[in-house]
Amino acid sequence: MKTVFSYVRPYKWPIAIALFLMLIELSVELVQPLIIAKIIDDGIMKGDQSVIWTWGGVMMLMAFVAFLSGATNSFFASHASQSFAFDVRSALFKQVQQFTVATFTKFPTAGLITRLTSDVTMVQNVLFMSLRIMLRAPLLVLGSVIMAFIVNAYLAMFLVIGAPFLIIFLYIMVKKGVSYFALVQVRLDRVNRVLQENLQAVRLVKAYLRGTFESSRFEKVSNLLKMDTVKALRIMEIILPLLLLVMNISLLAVLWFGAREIQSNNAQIGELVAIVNYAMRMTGAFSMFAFIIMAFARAKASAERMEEVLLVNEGLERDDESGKMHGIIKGEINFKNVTFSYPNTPEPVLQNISFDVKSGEKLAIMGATGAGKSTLMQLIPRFFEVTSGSITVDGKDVKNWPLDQLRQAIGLVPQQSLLFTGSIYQNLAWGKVEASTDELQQAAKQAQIHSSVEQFAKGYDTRVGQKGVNLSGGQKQRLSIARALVRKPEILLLDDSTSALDVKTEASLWEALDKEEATMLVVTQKIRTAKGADRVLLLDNGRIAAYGSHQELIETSDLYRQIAESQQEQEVPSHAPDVN
Ligand SMILES: Nc1ncnc2c1ncn2[C@@H]1O[C@H](COP(=O)(O)OP(=O)(O)OP(=O)(O)O)[C@@H](O)[C@H]1O
Repeated sequence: MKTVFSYVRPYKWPIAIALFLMLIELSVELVQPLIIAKIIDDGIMKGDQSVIWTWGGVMMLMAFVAFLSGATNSFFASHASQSFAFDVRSALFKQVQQFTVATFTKFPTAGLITRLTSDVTMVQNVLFMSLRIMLRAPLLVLGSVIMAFIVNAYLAMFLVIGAPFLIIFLYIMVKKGVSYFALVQVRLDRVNRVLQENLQAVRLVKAYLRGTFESSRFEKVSNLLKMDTVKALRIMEIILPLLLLVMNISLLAVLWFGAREIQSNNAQIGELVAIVNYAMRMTGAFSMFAFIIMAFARAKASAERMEEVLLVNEGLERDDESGKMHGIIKGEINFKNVTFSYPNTPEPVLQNISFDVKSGEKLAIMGATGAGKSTLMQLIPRFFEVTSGSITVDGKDVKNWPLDQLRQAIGLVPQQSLLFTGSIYQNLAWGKVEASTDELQQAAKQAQIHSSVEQFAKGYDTRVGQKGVNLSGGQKQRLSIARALVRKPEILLLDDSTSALDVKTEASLWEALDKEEATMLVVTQKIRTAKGADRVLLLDNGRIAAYGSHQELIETSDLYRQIAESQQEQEVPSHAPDVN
């Protein structure tokens, strides 16, 4: 909680002003019964009109001051709470940006979204309400007791007789409330996750006619959220009437003993009215307690969830050399006895992998699905650290290159083409913000997408929908390649990025890419692509099955030869009509 509350500190002055104004409002509220008592005892009972007019005027004036204080308090309270929420949300976002890829597996996406939205809003609301009304309720109870003792100590005693019960009830409410509401937020995470998965796979859901199944899946998690929220609220619903019961018994005692005191001339009617007034205000404040405690319990649970993210320390990308440059990266890559296991998975996915790729060379990586090809690629930009062995770029361990410089030198085209909402221009410039129009178009030409883009009505200004929904698979792949090429990377990592291209386009693409000076690592299933590489690395179940030029592997590797032969049979005869 300390970390989250440190974000409140910059707003200590607006908070102090808001609290001060709230105290003015509270003082007015506490003094009012005293004035009413005075009007009754010295004005009405004695028939003195001037007392009624004078103190009535004072009451009006005080009400006006309370109104002004309340309005100004709202201004400062919303400034402080909104600014706090903005700061903490930004801090959470920055922290998440620094997560290693491995840390993301510990914090599922839907959970992170809830933490950055619903959880932050929850704490923000409680901060606002605390400055507006929440702190007023306990202070009103305390102030009423003190004022009641000033008016008539004997009668006031009956107001505090139930205090031990009240404290016990409140304690139970807080304790149970926090744990129940923590569970409610977890349920909300689940609802978000199911919703997110469903929306992302909307076409699949329709194609597989899984709408009913998905609806029932959503209903199930939504129902769990409902049941746990009801459970959390129930504790409040039981305790609130108990609180009010204790207060009403106290009130009855005050009326009973008050009447006797008036009869025996030990108290005046105005005093009794004042104490009853304080008792009523206390009851009102207590009835707000359920709501306040519920909100606090919820905010505490939310603050703890935000704190979990803010306190991640081990799972952050560490780069002591951040912002520095260590010479120029030429792009020579060397794997030496690299073994790698994913976090939480003991079995290694890659074992004893060694190979060299000289600067400007092209290495084709082949192997069955799940052989570890994508994993191998991801180790170069350090999405994960090797378990043992080493990876060097230009002879220097990747761990020793400044992370920014290393990644700046890499153009990564992942297996799944991910595009962002925005124009085609914006998507290409994502690879290099300062790229000129010429550079962007040059990259698009190399990636064989320029002419397709030109055919769109709005050309490069065509808007790409979320994740590129309005583009074909092949268009997305080529745009992803262009985005990487814009960077003019020294190392180009292509993870099966041409699978959706037709033979002719793919051939033109490779022809254009071969003119690039970049070192290329190309995951491919196609012998045709491997043939054009300087060397081929054939993976089998995380181990190297064969390594050498295409010709060498044809001669030495049975597995490679089998793949080549199987693909030869499927090759399109050269006289076949051009499908394009
Ligand atoms: N984040 C992860 N956590 C744990 N295991 C993983 C993770 N990602 C992949 N794996 C496992 O690592 C192995 C290699 O996966 P990888 O994606 O590298 O294979 P691949 O050769 O690229 O396969 P494909 O050709 O199907 O893309 C698989 O057995 C996979 O289940």
